[in-house]
Amino acid sequence: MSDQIAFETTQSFKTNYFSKTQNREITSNELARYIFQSITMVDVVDSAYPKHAIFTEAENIPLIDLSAESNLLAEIRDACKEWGFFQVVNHGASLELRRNIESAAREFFAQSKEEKGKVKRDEVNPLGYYDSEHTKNVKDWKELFDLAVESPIVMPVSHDPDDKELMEMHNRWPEYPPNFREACQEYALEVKNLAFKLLQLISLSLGLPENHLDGFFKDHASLVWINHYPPCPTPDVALGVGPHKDSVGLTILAQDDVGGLEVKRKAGGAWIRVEPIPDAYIVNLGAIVQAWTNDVYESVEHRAIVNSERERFSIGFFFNPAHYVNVEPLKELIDHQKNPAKYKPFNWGKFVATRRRSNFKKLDGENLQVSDFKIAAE
Ligand SMILES: O=C(O)CCC(=O)C(=O)O
Ligand SMILES: [Fe+2]
Repeated sequence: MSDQIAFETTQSFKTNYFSKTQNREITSNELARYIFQSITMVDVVDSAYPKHAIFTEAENIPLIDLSAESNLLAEIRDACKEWGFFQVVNHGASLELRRNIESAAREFFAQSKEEKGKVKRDEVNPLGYYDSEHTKNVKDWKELFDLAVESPIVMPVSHDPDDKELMEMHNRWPEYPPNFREACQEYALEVKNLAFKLLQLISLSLGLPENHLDGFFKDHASLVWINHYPPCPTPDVALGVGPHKDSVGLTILAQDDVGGLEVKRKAGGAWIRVEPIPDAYIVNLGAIVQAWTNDVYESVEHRAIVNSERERFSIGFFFNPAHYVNVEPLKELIDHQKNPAKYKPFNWGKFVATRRRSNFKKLDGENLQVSDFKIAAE
């Protein structure tokens, strides 16, 4: 089979596979068949994709049916332990609101740079349109628009621990398309509910009470990032987003059918492509969960590749606590004798303020990581 035919076959397989389920929930049987067929799929190599793209995997990140009643917590625990990443279906979040933000995003990004530049972020106004994001000092092949789920959010002005000054971050809205603001706000609130549901499942999966972690998110500083990756003429030498770990509690990502997200396999370190599954969400654990669980659940490195043919969109919901939250291993999960804390407490607001500096300045070294708070092993 030629590469192109293989590629098209894969695409039409996925489209056909889920087209009949559009107005109802996917059954467990359909899911099982999908997983089976997607892991046995033929090799697909398409020249529009860079050489570092990974198309065929014997493994995929786990796919979890949130409506399943049996075994759900065990599935979540295994996925968090082994991958730090999973996809969820039958998640209960409105598909209509997802369509609304997806189409508003397409209309927004289709405008001229000049138009989009009217809501450009800068150091004083760190929310809005941005087209020169850096991951670890390397420019990403993408443009984005971000917004606070509950605007304004409060963050430290500087990374300096002695500087107590705070700032408010306010959303800014483009004039076009006219429904952009409403589409973004409604979507953000919908995914916030899913974020709390996932947080509670994660809490239960750790043997903690359902609401144990909710309090950290009382004045949550969550953000929605709408990412647009234009086709890239040189996909071999560019990345949409370079390898990184998210500094959040949880990330809940909607990717379109183009695909490009890759996850670093915990066992072995290979880059694994995350298959686009219509209307699923990709969930990954951030630095905070890693520190809370004392490394039982780790935050995993991931990146987004680009291709020369098709633009790609993704929408990330970053579930963040309030700036004042101090993160440290949860006392219920450590034991001073047998399993002592591996992390010193750190303030989340200062942690992200330090990381944010690299958006505006080229830093000399690596960005701050949660591992910088590790207590040296004796
Ligand atoms: O677009 C993607 O698939 C990933 C984006 C991402 O990792 C991020 O924005 O943190
Ligand atoms: Fe990320």
